Amino acid sequence: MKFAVLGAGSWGTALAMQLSRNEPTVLWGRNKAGMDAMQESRSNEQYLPGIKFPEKLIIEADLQQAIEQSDAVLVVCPSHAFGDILQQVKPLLGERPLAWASKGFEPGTGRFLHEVADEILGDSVPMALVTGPSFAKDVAMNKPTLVAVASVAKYQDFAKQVSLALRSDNFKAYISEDLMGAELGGAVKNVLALATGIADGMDLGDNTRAALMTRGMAEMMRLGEALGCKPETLMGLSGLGDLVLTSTGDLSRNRRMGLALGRGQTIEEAKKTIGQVVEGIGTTDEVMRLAQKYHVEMPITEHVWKVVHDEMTTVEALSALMGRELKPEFD
Ligand SMILES: NC(=O)C1=CN([C@@H]2O[C@H](COP(=O)(O)OP(=O)(O)OC[C@H]3O[C@@H](n4cnc5c(N)ncnc54)[C@H](OP(=O)(O)O)[C@@H]3O)[C@@H](O)[C@H]2O)C=CC1
Ligand SMILES: O=C(CO)COP(=O)(O)O
Repeated sequence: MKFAVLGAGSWGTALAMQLSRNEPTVLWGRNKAGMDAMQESRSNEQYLPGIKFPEKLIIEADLQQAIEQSDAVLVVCPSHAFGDILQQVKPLLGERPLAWASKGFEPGTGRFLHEVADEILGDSVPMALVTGPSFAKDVAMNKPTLVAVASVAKYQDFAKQVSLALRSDNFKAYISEDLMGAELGGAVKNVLALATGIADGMDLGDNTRAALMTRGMAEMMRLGEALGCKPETLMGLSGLGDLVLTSTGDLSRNRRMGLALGRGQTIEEAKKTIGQVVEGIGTTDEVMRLAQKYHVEMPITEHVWKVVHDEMTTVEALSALMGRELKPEFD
């Protein structure tokens, strides 16, 4: 199956490189000059400097051409651009199935990206999500990586095709039928990576990081239960796996944003330094929206929200979390 990967940032480029280790793969990005530069250097110097493309990677700056050359589409844009991109893709898609690898919700509504896709494309288009612990740089450098490919039950055949297309000696994608659970894990972990980053930026130590990851995981599980997600999905690659990666790995943009906030920088200052999408900032609003709608207690998320919205300093947030009423660990 030949894919058109839409989105030539770090993750779109890395996934297109991975697919093109097997079959010819088309990579489309919105910036024509940037695509020309990639074709010239056979690398993405802006997002993955110094890492050469496989021979079978085809660079294409025209969206229609990119899709027409392909059997399936993989969208890898920031979550805030997902709906826009799908609107552009819709008239060009034909019978092709569509996967995505973005992590987050529709801004302003808290809708899952599969809900956005269902509304725009209709549920007769086979769809799947690629998610899990996977830094773009490591995949681009062909380091061993495990992810999950999730779809609803009726589109498991497409999930298997996506998994096979990605498969190589150093890359394996497990199949899952819990699309919502996989989406939830990949989004909530970004908020928790902010929390652990903040703590590390404040130099609070290893105990604090372990506490935030564990109690953060409990928040993810409570929200997942309220939404009807499978607990094992959240304990798997797309939840716990990605939480561990982004709460401890300094390649994580969300963790780096947290580190900057913990050291007293502003969001705008940190965004400039990071220079890439930091999904957790917007996702914090949407996770809070879901927590309120489903009456789920998520104190770590709530305090990240307060820090992000300047309602509390990091020191006040820490003190408020530590001062919470004592209660059983599991209730
Ligand atoms: N990087 C990683 O390791 C991983 C990322 N992800 C997820 O993948 C998604 C994409 O992130 P990533 O590639 O890392 O982000 P980057 O910041 O590396 O790149 C973002 C890309 O999206 C493009 N873009 C930004 N806004 C729009 C828009 N409105 N319409 C169309 N394209 C747009 C940018 O184009 P331009 O350069 O022209 O601004 C750029 O090509 C996110 O949801 C992220 O959470 C998931 C797993 C791993
Ligand atoms: O989702 C990711 C790895 O699985 C990337 O995390 P960041 O967006 O925090 O860099």
